[in-house]
Amino acid sequence: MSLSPDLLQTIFSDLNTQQSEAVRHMDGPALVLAGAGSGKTRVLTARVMHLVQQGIAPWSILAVTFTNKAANEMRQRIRSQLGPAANDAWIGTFHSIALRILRIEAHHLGYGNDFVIYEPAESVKVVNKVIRKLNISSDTLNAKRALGIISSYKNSNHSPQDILADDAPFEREVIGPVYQHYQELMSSFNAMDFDDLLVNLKRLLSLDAEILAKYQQRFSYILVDEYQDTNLLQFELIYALGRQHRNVFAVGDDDQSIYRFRGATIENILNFEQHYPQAVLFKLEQNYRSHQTILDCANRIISKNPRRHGKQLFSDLGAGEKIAVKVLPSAEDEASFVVNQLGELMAKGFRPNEIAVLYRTNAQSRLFETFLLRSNIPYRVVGSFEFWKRREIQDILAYVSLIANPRNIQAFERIVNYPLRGIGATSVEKIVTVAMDTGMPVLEAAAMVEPDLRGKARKSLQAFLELIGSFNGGQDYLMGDLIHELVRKAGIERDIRTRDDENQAQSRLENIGELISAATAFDEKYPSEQAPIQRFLEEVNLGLETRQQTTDGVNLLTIHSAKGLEFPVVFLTGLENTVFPSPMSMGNQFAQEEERRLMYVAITRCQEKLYLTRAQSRTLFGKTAFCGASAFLREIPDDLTVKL
Ligand SMILES: Nc1ncnc2c1ncn2[C@@H]1O[C@H](COP(=O)(O)OP(=O)(O)OP(=O)(O)O)[C@@H](O)[C@H]1O
Ligand SMILES: [Mg+2]
Repeated sequence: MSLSPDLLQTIFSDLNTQQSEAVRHMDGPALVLAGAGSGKTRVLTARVMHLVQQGIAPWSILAVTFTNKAANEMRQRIRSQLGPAANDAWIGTFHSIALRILRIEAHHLGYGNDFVIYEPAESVKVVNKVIRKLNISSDTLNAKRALGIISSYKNSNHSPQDILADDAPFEREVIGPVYQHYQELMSSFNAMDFDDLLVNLKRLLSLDAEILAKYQQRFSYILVDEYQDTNLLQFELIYALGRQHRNVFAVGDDDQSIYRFRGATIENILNFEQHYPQAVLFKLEQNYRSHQTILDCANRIISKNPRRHGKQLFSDLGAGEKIAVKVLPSAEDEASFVVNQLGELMAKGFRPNEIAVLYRTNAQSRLFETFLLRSNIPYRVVGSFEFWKRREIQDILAYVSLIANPRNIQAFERIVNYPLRGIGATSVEKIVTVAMDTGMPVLEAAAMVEPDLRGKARKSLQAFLELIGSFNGGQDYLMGDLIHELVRKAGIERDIRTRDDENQAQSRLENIGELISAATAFDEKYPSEQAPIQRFLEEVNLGLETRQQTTDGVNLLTIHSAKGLEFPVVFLTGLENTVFPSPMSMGNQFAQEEERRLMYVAITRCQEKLYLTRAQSRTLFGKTAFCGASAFLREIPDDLTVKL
């Protein structure tokens, strides 16, 4: 391989001494434990280049990142220095690496190497089959919940056999058999779910000593970014693969562990030196991202967590500007304020994608989207759909559209069997055909077809038509009330609570709550509207249509999605006692510590200009409540901030 003679110089020219030492480290386990913005990801990338420069074959280097986006960026950087050789290095997420290996080896586990990967929706169908086969009543266990439980078992490395031998009767007699049959059925379909990729890789490595040896030999150097957010299974994979060469190089920050709810365990980083005896520990203390004032603020927040490795960050970038704090009367005012400020910053020359608006819950994006649309400022929602395009919102809007317009076939098709009520595709097709052929409204066509249906489908269709009819076209309803009642009567809330895993359900319900708040705000805005339901739908559609497609836009994102990223300007919003720290963390010390780490992650995304905002009242689920300042906001010393 011909490498540029300047490569060494290029690699080290912009690294400090501590960073260079970490990059130069060759053999033996090592941990880079350092705070946000200290160059951990940069060190990891530089080390891959350095290894290649030292003559290590790229195909024997395994670098694991947290997101595909991070993997692409890393590959890009390495390619810019090493050329196409970069393509041979194994750079990717745990899942993408596992997939790549299993495509070669899955036949050793009884799969075809051309196995398919099932989306959660497909897996649910398989679990449903199992539940029926085992004669388990839906009151005892439904498929989504079962799948959630199975997933957490997989990620904590528990096999079906473990659960079949569990002490607790529910686990032993219900979950265990479902888990076991599910795995058997999936395997007979030559299918894996997302978790199976990791589980099967682990199985492969523990079942077959030859294969284990092959990959242990192959991966002479293993590097892992964001090590603090690995779970038990991921830890064991790295441990198994790194066993022979023992060249495991992990970088992370115990203060940024924020995925505990997904099974990540901070113990992995805290116990690194026990897992890998003789590990060399590198600390990076200089932060290159943020001005000192921002760091002081971050240090102050995180210092209150017990059980830390403990580190102080300093920056050479100077004190920089003070942190701007703004208190607004309402959440609408907050969004309007942020968007105004954005406009001013852009007028001063900041590009939209240099700016991020962060919030604790996904539902908070709605107001920002509304005001950004109005101001014609391009934006993108990172790591999620735009508010109005989220599934639960689209489902409810389909109901509202059908209530308003009995001819809306598209809406009918979307929700006639949502939540699942046993109206099959054939029945729906029949109804739609009648509606199309005769030109009658689809709801009338449904009423006409109904007597032809049998059993459950007929009863369900009747109930569905009654439900839609009970809203009387939406007349005499305030929109907030209509949606509130609809969510309850249609069983949407119950469906979400029982089908989605706890965190996802929470987020969906928050989005629905936000929709109710939007509807309530609409009612207040148009108190004497004749046909509110039409007007409401028009406004919503307007929002959807005028949306500009853009790649350079202001970034809207939850704090979780912001991990590892940086922006010159950050607005950290919704700093209220009802929002952040999450009220759900109340009374749970571990959850509260995690909220604090989230706050630390949020602050440390910022390079130059940090704005902290809060509203004194916010409408949650259609009810306007007054809220006090977030405890985190109150902890920030006055001398770091300026009130706007
Ligand atoms: N020695 C250096 N000289 C100049 N800039 C640097 C240096 N080291 C890192 N940087 C820059 O500092 C910023 C933060 O680096 P990086 O993202 O690697 O930090 P990190 O420790 O991975 O942060 P996080 O904990 O948030 O993931 C980046 O813009 C990076 O390019
Ligand atoms: Mg990083």
